[in-house]
Amino acid sequence: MANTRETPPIVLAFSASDPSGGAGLQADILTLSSMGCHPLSVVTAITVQDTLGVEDVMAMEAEWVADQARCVLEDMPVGVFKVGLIGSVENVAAIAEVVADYPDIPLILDPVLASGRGDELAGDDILTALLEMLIPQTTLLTPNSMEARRIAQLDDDDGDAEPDLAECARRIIEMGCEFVLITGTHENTPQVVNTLYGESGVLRSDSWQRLPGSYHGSGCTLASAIAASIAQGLDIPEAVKEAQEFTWQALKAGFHPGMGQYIPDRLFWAHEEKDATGT
Ligand SMILES: Nc1ncnc2c1ncn2[C@@H]1O[C@H](COP(=O)(O)OP(=O)(O)O)[C@@H](O)[C@H]1O
Ligand SMILES: Cc1ncc(COP(=O)(O)O)c(N)n1
Repeated sequence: MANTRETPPIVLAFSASDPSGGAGLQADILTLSSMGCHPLSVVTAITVQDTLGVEDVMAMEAEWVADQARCVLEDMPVGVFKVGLIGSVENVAAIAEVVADYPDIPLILDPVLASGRGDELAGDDILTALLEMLIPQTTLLTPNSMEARRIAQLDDDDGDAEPDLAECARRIIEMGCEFVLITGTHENTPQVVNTLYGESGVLRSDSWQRLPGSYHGSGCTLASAIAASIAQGLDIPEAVKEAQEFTWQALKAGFHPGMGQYIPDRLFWAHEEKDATGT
């Protein structure tokens, strides 16, 4: 008898491999699968990293990035694009050209500029390319507060006052993306406050209990969880809420397999069910 299972929503992730299994394409595959989507993975780069930090990045040739994407796009109906670490200016151009041919597919862009430890993952050349070619095609950008200041070019203000994140969001939206979710993990606040902005200003702001420790791949998990929620039919504010909840639960269930950061457990619900039933 033929298998009649309905095809799950499909998300195409452009991201780089992380051999530690915590971030990048491994985080995307785990998150998207855990949230009921089928992940397509277009490899943009290979990294040498562990839970302590990133040692090296080798970008894939841009033609290979475009070919991987076009091949699967011609075969399967993609619901959402998610972009993480890109690796080179040429790869930004290749991705921008591919997604321009699919203007109806929402694009979630996680601007991976630095690792949790602060290793630079995108230089100013890649940032400029993002601003020119990809941010204008982005539905939702998910910077942390440091990335937001760098993208908005408000990080080197010589005034005393901390640049206002709302002003960063306003500038980023002026650059052409529709929505910005700025995460507040790196702010000196008792709770983590994440704020979603649209053209009209703040659309929602959510506070989360600050968990102890630092988590490898938390940003990748959040962006993929948003992509999955949109692919499942939620609108942007609802998808952002659902994805933050998923990410917080995954972080709370995180484990410490090595010498550095914790790794989120993106299959926390399956492990909870297993614990509850004792199977
Ligand atoms: N220590 C923490 N406690 C609670 N939530 C956290 C913590 N670290 C990260 N998060 C959550 O994980 C998500 C992604 O975090 P973020 O800091 O943006 O990641 P990155 O800096 O890796 O891009 C956000 O929703 C944020 O609220
Ligand atoms: C391949 C790859 N992609 C992304 C990140 C950022 O991870 P985080 O979500 O912790 O900022 C990373 N360290 N490695």
